[in-house]
Amino acid sequence: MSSIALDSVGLRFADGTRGLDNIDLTIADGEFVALVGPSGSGKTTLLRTIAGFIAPTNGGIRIGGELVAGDKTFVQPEHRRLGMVFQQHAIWPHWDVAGNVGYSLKLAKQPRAARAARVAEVLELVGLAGMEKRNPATLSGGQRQRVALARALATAPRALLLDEALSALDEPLRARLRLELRTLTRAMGLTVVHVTHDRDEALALADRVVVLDHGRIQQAGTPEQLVTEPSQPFVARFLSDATVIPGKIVDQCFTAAAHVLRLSSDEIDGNHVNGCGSIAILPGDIRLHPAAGAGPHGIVVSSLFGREGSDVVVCWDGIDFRCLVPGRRPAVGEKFSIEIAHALYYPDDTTRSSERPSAELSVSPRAEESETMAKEPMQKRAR
Ligand SMILES: Nc1ncnc2c1ncn2[C@@H]1O[C@H](COP(=O)(O)OP(=O)(O)OP(=O)(O)O)[C@@H](O)[C@H]1O
Repeated sequence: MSSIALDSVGLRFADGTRGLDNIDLTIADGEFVALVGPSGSGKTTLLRTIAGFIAPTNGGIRIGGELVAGDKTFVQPEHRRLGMVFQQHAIWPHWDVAGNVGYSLKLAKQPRAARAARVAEVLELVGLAGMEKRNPATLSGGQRQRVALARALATAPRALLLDEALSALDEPLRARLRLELRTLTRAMGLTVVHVTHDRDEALALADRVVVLDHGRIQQAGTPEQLVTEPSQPFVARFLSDATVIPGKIVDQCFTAAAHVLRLSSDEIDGNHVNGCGSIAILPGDIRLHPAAGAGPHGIVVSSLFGREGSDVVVCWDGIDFRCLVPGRRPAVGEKFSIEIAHALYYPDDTTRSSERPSAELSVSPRAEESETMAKEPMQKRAR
């Protein structure tokens, strides 16, 4: 087992595309880290760079203290002693399960008896005891993925790299394998880097989640930190479906740009210096109240059932507010006034211009169909 340390790692592809930008990340021995981010954010590139399939153009990578990339050093993937599992069950169909799992042991010239013992041991670990002679074609998707995991574990890797390893599986099998994977890696004290597009999976499994965008780390922290203290609007929106609204602070109050929303300093966290910035409102911090009379209100444009509460989108004055609503599920078309219980404020220096949302970005396609909203300024609640 080993730590993985990336020091100012950068990567530019041959066509000039920047794949990774100044990545500083230390993954502790035995830590389970999930890499998340939008499509094209650099998750797979980062994993493949750690694995050694891609050489960084800047910076250095150490695994267990050993320099594997940088400073004119490059250790080939097969010599990094890492296990990898991909989304596709990369199982050789013409070999039985034992042949698949024991392949790298054979390459390492281990004697037949030692190989058989190790194969039996890892098959037991992944819940496939006694399946050595099975033809992969007769296995279920979940069993094939367990074979891939057993193969990755067979050589006692220093760390396990998972690239969407569970994504091809259907629920509830996926949820079960997710739990088993976590239990197994914890029991083995394995260092794990897990790339996933599934935010909930990342938050549920990882000791630490790293959010990437444009090849850069936007935030790294425990699941709790990322959800309750997102460092920037992008993270709040990406991980927690926060509604992000640009505006400015004047005299401690937030005034939304191109929207009637006003919030007082009691309702916003963050640095309240006068100037431009954005607020991020988490779905659980919005309360819906039945609209009274002709005052400002929004209209429900989507309402999905959820275990923790309904996932409701209310279009108010051209902006879609994503809300978590406990109790009765609101109906599409219902009118509500919106109360913002709490919002996070980010001055523009924490909101890079490329990430700064425009009000237009949040406009619901159905907004034009909804009734014209009254546009009176509000303090806390619009009625
Ligand atoms: N060989 C390559 N040459 C040029 N650009 C590349 C190459 N491989 C990846 N990229 C680009 O690098 C960026 C990061 O890609 P990467 O596959 O790491 O993203 P990702 O976060 O894993 O995305 P997804 O979730 O869609 O798999 C993308 O813009 C991609 O187009």
